[in-house]
Amino acid sequence: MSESYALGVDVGTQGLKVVVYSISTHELVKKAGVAYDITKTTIPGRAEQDPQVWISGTVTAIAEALNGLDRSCVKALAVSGQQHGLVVLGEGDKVLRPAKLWCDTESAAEAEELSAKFGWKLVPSFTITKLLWLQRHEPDTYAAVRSVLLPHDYVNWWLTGRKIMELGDASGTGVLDVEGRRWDTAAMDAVDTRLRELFPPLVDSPDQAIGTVRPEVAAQLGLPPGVLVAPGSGDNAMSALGAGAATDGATVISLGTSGTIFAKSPTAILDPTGVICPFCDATGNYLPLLCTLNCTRVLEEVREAFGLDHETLTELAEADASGPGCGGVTWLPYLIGERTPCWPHASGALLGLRPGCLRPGLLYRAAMEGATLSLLAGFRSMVAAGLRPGAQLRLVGGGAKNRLWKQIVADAFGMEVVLPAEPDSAALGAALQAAAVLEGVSVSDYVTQHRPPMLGQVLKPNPAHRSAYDRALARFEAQAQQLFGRA
Ligand SMILES: Nc1ncnc2c1ncn2[C@@H]1O[C@H](COP(=O)(O)OP(=O)(O)O)[C@@H](O)[C@H]1O
Ligand SMILES: O=P(O)(O)OC[C@H](O)CO
Repeated sequence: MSESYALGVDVGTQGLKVVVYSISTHELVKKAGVAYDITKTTIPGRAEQDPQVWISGTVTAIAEALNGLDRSCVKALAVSGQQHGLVVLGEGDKVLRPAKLWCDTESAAEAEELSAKFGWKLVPSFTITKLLWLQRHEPDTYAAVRSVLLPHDYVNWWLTGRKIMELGDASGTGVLDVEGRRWDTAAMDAVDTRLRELFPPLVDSPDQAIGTVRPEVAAQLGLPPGVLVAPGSGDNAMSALGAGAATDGATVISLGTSGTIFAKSPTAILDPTGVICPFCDATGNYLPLLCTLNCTRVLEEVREAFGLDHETLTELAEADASGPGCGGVTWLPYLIGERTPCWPHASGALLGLRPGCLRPGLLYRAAMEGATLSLLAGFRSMVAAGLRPGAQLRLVGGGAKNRLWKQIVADAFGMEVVLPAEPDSAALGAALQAAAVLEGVSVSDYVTQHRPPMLGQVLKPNPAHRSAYDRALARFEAQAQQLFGRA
């Protein structure tokens, strides 16, 4: 049988990954990635990226991933992307300004205003709050907008020439009727009736190609003619595919730039408090999801402050005398504000410091514990709102590569942790979607038939650490409330 490849491209916040998946052997053949970051700025709350970074990242990472492989075997690709980001195009499809990202909190006031109008709590991550911010703060740019896209839609448009959105990622705009699976034009009109023309149409099916790679882009990428482009989705929906959770309903935690927890649901969960985002998935089901703004970047602060790599810091943290609960040190991780809870103006805080405790190992552990406890507090709210997780968690994302962090998650959550063989599950999910579309099989059936493999090892929670993490969570929640939980 001749070889065929499907490419999965994941446009993350701190980098872009590409995986090459063999449709004949159902194995991952090769991976590549490029790192980039949020544009440096001193404006509080601002987090932006030039969309061109995603295009050049795609070109570089695809070239590296296909190096040494037969490029003529590439038959399909799909793009996964960081959710919510606002990309605005003007006349001639010119990018009008840098994209405002999911973790940009400048639209906090607009989010509050729209929450009152819509009757459910929108956090500033939602795209519609960013559009209202643009209307208020940059009216000339707003007037020039002709199209609104999300990050993965922008890459899809560059690839195919087609402006279109799919339901998983469109859920993060705040103007999708997730139950009706159509645009909520009343919500759009509440901001500006012009929005009906600015948002692109929605795809008819998650299982059909949106087009093929344009000849000039194929030449740039070194791809053969006619490569199919599947719809792609937001990175969490794609990650559900790549972690095998879109079919078996496992609860997934992703330790990326954002921390997320999600599990497939046959029905939409509409949570007026906004803790659970009512997202669609990429198979025609739903993906109730919790997201924190501060996850791996908290560890990055320690790495940069001490000039040490993750492996060295992990060894220091493992050897540090503090152990679970960090000897009473709490790191409230809200470096860029927070969305869960919705505290856009919160900041990071290190509490419980004693003489001699500013050790890299202790601070690295405190960063991991802070990011984990922030997710755990949210997870408890998800359970209270009706999520029924099984006994196991599936852990993915860049942070899942860290052996100590994996154990901290198992211990703090008091649940077994299982690891998909491929931690970059969003890129793999995109490749699986592309393979399904190429084969003419529904995405749901394809990932059921070709289930992504898990590593054999199951991490069990250590019962000896239970009470230390219970106390750490209670302390974390009380301190966070005291500092930021104003009415
Ligand atoms: N061994 C490790 N320990 C802790 N964090 C890690 C490790 N390896 C990678 N990371 C973190 O994971 C991040 C990338 O995670 P990823 O899920 O790819 O993020 P994103 O998709 O948001 O760009 C890196 O920026 C780094 O902070
Ligand atoms: O860069 P990531 O992978 O943390 O993606 C951001 C998320 O889409 C926010 O929901």
